[in-house]
Amino acid sequence: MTAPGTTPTPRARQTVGGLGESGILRILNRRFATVPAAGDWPEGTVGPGDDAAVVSAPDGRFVITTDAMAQDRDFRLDWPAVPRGLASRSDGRTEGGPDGGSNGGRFDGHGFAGGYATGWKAAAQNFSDINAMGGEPSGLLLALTMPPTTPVAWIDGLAAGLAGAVRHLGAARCRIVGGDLGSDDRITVAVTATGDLDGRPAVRRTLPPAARAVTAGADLDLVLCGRAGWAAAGLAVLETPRRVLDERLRIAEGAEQKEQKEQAEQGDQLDHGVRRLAALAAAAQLRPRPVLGAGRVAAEAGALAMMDVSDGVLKDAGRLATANGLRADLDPDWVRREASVLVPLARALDPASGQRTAECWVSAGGEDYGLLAALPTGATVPPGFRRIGRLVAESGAPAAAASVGSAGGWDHFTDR
Ligand SMILES: Nc1ncnc2c1ncn2[C@@H]1O[C@H](COP(=O)(O)OP(=O)(O)O)[C@@H](O)[C@H]1O
Ligand SMILES: Cc1ncc(C[n+]2csc(CCOP(=O)(O)OP(=O)(O)O)c2C)c(N)n1
Ligand SMILES: [Mg+2]
Repeated sequence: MTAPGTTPTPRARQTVGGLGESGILRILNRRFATVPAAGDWPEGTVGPGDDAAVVSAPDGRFVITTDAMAQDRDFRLDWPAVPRGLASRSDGRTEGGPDGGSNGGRFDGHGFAGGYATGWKAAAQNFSDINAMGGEPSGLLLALTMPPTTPVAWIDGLAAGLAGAVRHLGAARCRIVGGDLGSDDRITVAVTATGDLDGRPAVRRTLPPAARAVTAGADLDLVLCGRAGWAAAGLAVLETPRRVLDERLRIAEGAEQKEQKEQAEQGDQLDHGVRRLAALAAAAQLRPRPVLGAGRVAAEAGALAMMDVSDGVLKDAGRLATANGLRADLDPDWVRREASVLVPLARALDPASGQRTAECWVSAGGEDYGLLAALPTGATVPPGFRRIGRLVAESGAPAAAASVGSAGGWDHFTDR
């Protein structure tokens, strides 16, 4: 409220401290009302606004998962590569286009950061875990702590990003059912999501006992849905100081134009300019796109075990293997092929070891939220998946593939 005779704070400079909890909730709920399932609360269920929500569990069980994101650990308010000012511009209008806010590949900072990206990612990574069990998202809760100095535009963007991910990732049955607000020195965004299995068994990390009896420790095919390495490449782009990034991209573009001229003379075409690659990679980090529905497709195609890739393909494939007493061998050709499109960007950022950097992004980079599944050897690969390696008996000779990239992958407590 503005006292008589004082000038109201311009919207761009308003902070949540001036709004109070009810004002903040009004802003959040306005955005959450844009989720398609929001208007549809079946008889006997209760939506946001009461002490707790009441939801239905159509088949008597539901999937539930949670993920917390902390400021400067999982996201930034101002990424170095995004010009100051634009990073906190997060009204959702510029960022929430039907394609998830891509600006057509131009890397000028517009529409890439701010609250929208954080909201989108918080929803996407939870949906990915639901997907990895073979489920479909049904509900979402948001627990948000932040300093009173947080711009109102940032939380409006956050809420728009959550709602945007629900809409654009195709979580058509998902309602935002409530949450909690708290104050702290830095922002933490904790999202909990629920999902439905529609009567199907969940696909777990471990093979079901019946499948174990049949496969009896035999090798399995390892398949992946979605890309690998792009979010890690995007993190490298976003974490590079703006001026350094511009300079490196400019140098790489100079070399590219020379090459293009030569190739044009030979009638060849270059498909990706390095600046466009940088923009696509940044978008992959800020707007990850788990393929919702792929988990169900894999389940119905007979996937024996499944998990999503949050911490890196090598690390997560290793977890899938270990859970079944097996070892993961990635196909080195797959890593090379997957890395090849990222090599020009890796070379621009790190001229000395572009190839190796790109292969590290692919094998050890997290946050692309692809789906890994184990299938009986030679089984038909489900639509949207491709074979990227094998799960083999621990005692087998290690393939060259096991040494691809760093054995690393993300760890919240050692990667700092
Ligand atoms: N603080 C915690 N308390 C209890 N269980 C936890 C906690 N943190 C993680 N877990 C469990 O450990 C497993 C792995 O966690 P995490 O790596 O965060 O999973 P994901 O990568 O699928 O999000 C999950 O089953 C998760 O529920
Ligand atoms: C500022 C910043 N630093 C580092 C990272 C990289 N990073 C943060 S979390 C993560 C891995 C995924 O972790 P999490 O979301 O906790 O997935 P979980 O394993 O819990 O599903 C990575 C690679 C980032 N996104 N932002
Ligand atoms: Mg997971």
